Amino acid sequence: MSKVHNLGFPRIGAQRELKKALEAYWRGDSDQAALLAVGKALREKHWRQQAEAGLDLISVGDFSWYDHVLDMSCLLGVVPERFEHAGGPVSLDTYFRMARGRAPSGKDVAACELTKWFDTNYHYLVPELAPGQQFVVSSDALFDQVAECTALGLSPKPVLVGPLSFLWLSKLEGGDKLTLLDGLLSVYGEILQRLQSQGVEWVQLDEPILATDLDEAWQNAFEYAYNRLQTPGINLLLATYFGGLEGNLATAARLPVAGLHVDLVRAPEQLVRVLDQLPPYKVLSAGVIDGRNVWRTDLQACLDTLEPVASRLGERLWLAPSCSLLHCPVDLAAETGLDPELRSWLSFAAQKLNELDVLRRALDEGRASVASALAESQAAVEGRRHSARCHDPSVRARLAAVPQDAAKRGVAYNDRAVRQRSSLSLPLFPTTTIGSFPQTQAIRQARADWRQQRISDEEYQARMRAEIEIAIRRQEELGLDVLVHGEPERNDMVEYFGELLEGCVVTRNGWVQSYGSRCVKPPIIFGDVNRPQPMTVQWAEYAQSLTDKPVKGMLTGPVTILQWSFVRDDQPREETARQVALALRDEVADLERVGVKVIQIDEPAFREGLPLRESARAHYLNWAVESFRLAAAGATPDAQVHTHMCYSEFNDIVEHIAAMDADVITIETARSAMELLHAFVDFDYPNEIGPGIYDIHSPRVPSVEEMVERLQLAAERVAPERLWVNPDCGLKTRAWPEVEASLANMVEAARLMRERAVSGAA
Ligand SMILES: Nc1nc2c(c(=O)[nH]1)N[C@@H](CNc1ccc(C(=O)N[C@@H](CCC(=O)N[C@@H](CCC(=O)N[C@@H](CCC(=O)O)C(=O)O)C(=O)O)C(=O)O)cc1)CN2
Ligand code: MET
Ligand SMILES: [Zn+2]
Repeated sequence: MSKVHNLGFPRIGAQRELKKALEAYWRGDSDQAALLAVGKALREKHWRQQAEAGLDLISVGDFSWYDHVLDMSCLLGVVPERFEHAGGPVSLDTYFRMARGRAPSGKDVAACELTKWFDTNYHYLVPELAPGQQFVVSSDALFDQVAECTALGLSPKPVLVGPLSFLWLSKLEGGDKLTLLDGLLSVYGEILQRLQSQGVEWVQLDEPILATDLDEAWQNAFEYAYNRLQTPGINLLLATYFGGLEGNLATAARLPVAGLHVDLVRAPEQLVRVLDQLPPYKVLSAGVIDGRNVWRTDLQACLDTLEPVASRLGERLWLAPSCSLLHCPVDLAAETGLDPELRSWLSFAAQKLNELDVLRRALDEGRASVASALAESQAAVEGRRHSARCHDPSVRARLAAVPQDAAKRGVAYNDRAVRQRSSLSLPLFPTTTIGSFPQTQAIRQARADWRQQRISDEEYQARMRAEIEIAIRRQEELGLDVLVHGEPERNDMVEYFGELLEGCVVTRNGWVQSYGSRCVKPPIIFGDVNRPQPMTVQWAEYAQSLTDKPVKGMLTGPVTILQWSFVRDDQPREETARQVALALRDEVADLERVGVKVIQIDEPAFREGLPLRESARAHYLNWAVESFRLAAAGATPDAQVHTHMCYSEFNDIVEHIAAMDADVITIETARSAMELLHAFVDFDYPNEIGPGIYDIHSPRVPSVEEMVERLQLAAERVAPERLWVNPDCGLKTRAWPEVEASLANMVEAARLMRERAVSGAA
């Protein structure tokens, strides 16, 4: 009897119950009691659902009000001073102020920094450590939830971010984070003891950094830490995921823990070496069900791998998904609108638990005991492999025939810049925005009504056009130089394209948490990608018809579409990226044809796609740059191509960003006080650049003075002729009053800069 378990379950709820409850609480439309009740009900529902699916151990601690790393910070007492936490348990509103800068009670304050969780579209709040940081248990949430789970008659397995990954993900101004390890371990020790006294037997410590390149100091720290963490009565399960252990394998294998979880989806080849090095007392948790994708598992192939392992390890073999199911939609049962064939190929979080159960039964009782489930899995896998809908010979033929120079603009940047400057007649320090304007309730309602067929196509079109006209008029009044149509027609910058491209399908309810209460519905790219008709042209053309100012066409780039979708696993990702790129290339050509002279191709997920391992990076960067260029390079020299990136550390990839050869890049910089710009300056970034000077993640209206100050800083480092003035990112999550006030200040800041430039020259 091997055990099955789960590394974590989606917390948002099948109907996004948590999102709705959180937003109602933040708005002041409900109280804490109501919010707490929703959380409790969701936890119970998810625990029972997992127990019913046959899981032996139930993860506790995977639920979170906002983010599980923030939960860890509160558990460990890592609350920066500005939140004025007086000691004792961190209150819910302090927690929300750390997350969002604002809560129903307590004063507004700058939120903690939000950043990408490894190579996912999930964002965590960066723990802020102070020099000499003290750690002290400051939350009862985990212990309360363990008690809650036990009271239901279930066996809780608490899940925590491990001490080394916690430290690694934190930031500490000046100083070596590892010097804080001792203090941190004392508190982890206390937590483990408390859990032990609650009757807990297994605790999962997540150490995803073991799937990255670690230097000797960090490897040694693992040895030291896990020796210190030994707690009588507690079995530690060390969980690694998002990749193979590679150079960290020896370290991980010999740590004094009772079990090791490895990702056999991302790194199946590591199994042999892991088995070789696993000490005879240790449990191996085999992560065989893909926690990062939605395809139904090839259970027979899985069993081919697992059967020999099971006969070798017996009860020491456990089965699990590769990583937490946080990154998967909750339940396929809700997808009643999907084509049945396609649907048979898929498996969401709830279905993945069933797959685990089938595998366990096959191992325990033989394949014959689950013959029909195995046959179904086989049929789905075979069906997808051979389905005509996944293979479009014309797409393949076109890609094969793409000429060598298709990914290169005909004219070099310096010459393009001269031509564009004259054809667009832009001032010094041109102002623009990143694309989206507020997605108001009216816009969302119109879209919901249209989907439910409560309003006609014509009515929906008319309403979106009205929104575009409002956006254009407001931008003209504000005096912006390059306008946007505002993206009212887009539910999301990726899902929108997923709906229009062939080879992709979107779900009705396949929500995945991106950060806090914000969710996305990643499209599913199942086959060869093709653009049956223009996707954005009518909106851009309409917007341009309303004004003499240039309107910037708005596309999402190939890397971002790939990164924020569930991607077919039967061909290399880069091949799919190239197909998407060709579809976008046609869109660029069509936009130019209707008179759009500025085209932005967003690549906010360019950095996110960078492999966790150094050894895989060059290959990725090569095809990622190439596919962007394939999308963009069909533009004539007079057309100005922009790109936009946000939420990223650019330092290590500026050279490759430059190789994308966009005429203009706009980047997020406001939250990090223009730090990011340094990467571009140090590298001597050759083309135009718009460092975001207005932090769109906060409702605060930035003053003219602070924006001038930021521009001044930028102008000292980048030639003024190459500088643009813009916010950090799109404005879809903001409200119009603050947007208008902020943009008015931004335009005024640009005007002052021009004035200074003129008087400076005189
Ligand atoms: N895919 C993606 N990833 C990204 C980003 C992004 O923009 N897209 N930005 C960065 C930050 N991440 C973000 C992720 C989501 C949202 C976001 O605003 N999401 C919206 C959902 C957007 C959406 O799909 N909206 C749909 C459906 C909206 C909806 O909930 N409709 C109601 C009905 C209408 C209503 O009453 O509002 C319903 O279905 O119940 C639409 O507009 O059509 C949300 O969670 O609230 C923002 C940033 C990084 N990753
Ligand atoms: C996450 S990047 C967003 C870019 C998009 N054009 C917008 O303005 O919303
Ligand atoms: Zn952005």
